[in-house]
Amino acid sequence: MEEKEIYKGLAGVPVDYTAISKVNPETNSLLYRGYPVQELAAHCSFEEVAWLLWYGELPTEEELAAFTAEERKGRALSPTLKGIIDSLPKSAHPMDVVRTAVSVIGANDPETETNTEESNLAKSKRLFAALPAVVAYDQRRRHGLDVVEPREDLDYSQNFLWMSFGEEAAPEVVDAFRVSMVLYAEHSFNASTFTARVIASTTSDLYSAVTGAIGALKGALHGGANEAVMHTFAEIGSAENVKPWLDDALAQKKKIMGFGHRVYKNGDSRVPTMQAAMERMIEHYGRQDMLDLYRTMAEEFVARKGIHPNLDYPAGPTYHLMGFDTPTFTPLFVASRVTGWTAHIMEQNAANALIRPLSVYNGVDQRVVPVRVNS
Ligand SMILES: CC(=O)SCCNC(=O)CCNC(=O)[C@H](O)C(C)(C)COP(=O)(O)OP(=O)(O)OC[C@H]1O[C@@H](n2cnc3c(N)ncnc32)[C@H](O)[C@@H]1OP(=O)(O)O
Ligand SMILES: O=C([O-])CC(=O)C(=O)O
Repeated sequence: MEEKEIYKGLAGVPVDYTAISKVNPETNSLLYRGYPVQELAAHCSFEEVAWLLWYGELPTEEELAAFTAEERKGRALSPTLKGIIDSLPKSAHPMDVVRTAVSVIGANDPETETNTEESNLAKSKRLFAALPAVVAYDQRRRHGLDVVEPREDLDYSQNFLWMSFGEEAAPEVVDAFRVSMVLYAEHSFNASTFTARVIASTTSDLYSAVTGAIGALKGALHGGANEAVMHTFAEIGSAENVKPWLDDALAQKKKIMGFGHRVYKNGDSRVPTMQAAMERMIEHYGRQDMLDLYRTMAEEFVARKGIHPNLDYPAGPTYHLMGFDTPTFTPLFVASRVTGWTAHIMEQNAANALIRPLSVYNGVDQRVVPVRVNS
């Protein structure tokens, strides 16, 4: 075999520059276009953060007004898309539904093949506006509930919750939801964003790149972990069962979902902000039992393995408390991360190089094809 160093999983390998976000494990910080994510979560709407990721600057008041007006007009799903979603089995994973919806939106967009920055910004905004309705529509149809149409008098987060539950959410709930959207929006070269950039690097279209990214996000080692956290909580039941459950899981060498990170090794920069939002939801819904389970599990696991919670750990229980069903959690992540993905697709297009790494062959040596002798 050739003697070449292998960077399995591309761990620790810088593959390109990005000006979109900076993940710094040394200072445990995350900047979007230079702004600390905690400050954005404290002061900005998700609409402003989306604009920031795409354009590199926060919007002026006029830009924000024009963008939010456009977003509100772009929320409703076309009858074609609704029909295609309806044709999918209710047992389909919601991530498959969202992935299909993006594909359908792309196939119906006359601009799909126009790979200019202006056209890709327009497509990014279209997906941003439509994805909440896709996620809410699918959750309601799976539960046999009537569809709730979007309302133009509500902001992004208020409307998302309105379409999901058919009632106006309390301001504290809207705020916690907004915080989750801001925190999930962008995280440099994570697996799904890298997937989007690989697809974009072939000069394929933006919708294809987002569709691929959704597939990458679905896995439990990435976005799917927010769902997996709730499955773990359901198995454990309550705080007093954490120790025996962990004894068993660790003896079986199971990965504990919602813990660990490829880049952060001393904790995820976003967890304190998301955990504070979760604690506000615990208070709002009167679910101290969930906080006990959450804290006991985190303390035990960190004490035993020194591996810290990632963003999915507080996000999963937050979405559960709000009333989302577990399979909807990763699609919520999609609705947020579509901002980061599309910003990266445009950044890749602007300074493109085909992404095509090398492999080291370790199969059988060259050999001769046996020639069959006809009898
Ligand atoms: C928004 C996001 O996508 S955040 C990530 C969400 N994913 C999860 O929560 C899934 C659970 N976590 C994991 O699987 C991992 O921590 C990953 C995939 C996120 C990061 O993995 P890597 O950087 O490749 O670390 P790696 O998997 O090599 O782990 C190093 C060691 O820690 C262990 N480890 C890491 N995370 C965990 C975990 N969650 N549970 C148990 N052990 C773990 C590994 O088993 C490995 O142990 P070993 O050296 O004895 O083999
Ligand atoms: O950065 C990563 O590898 C995963 C992650 O936290 C994210 O995508 O938000």
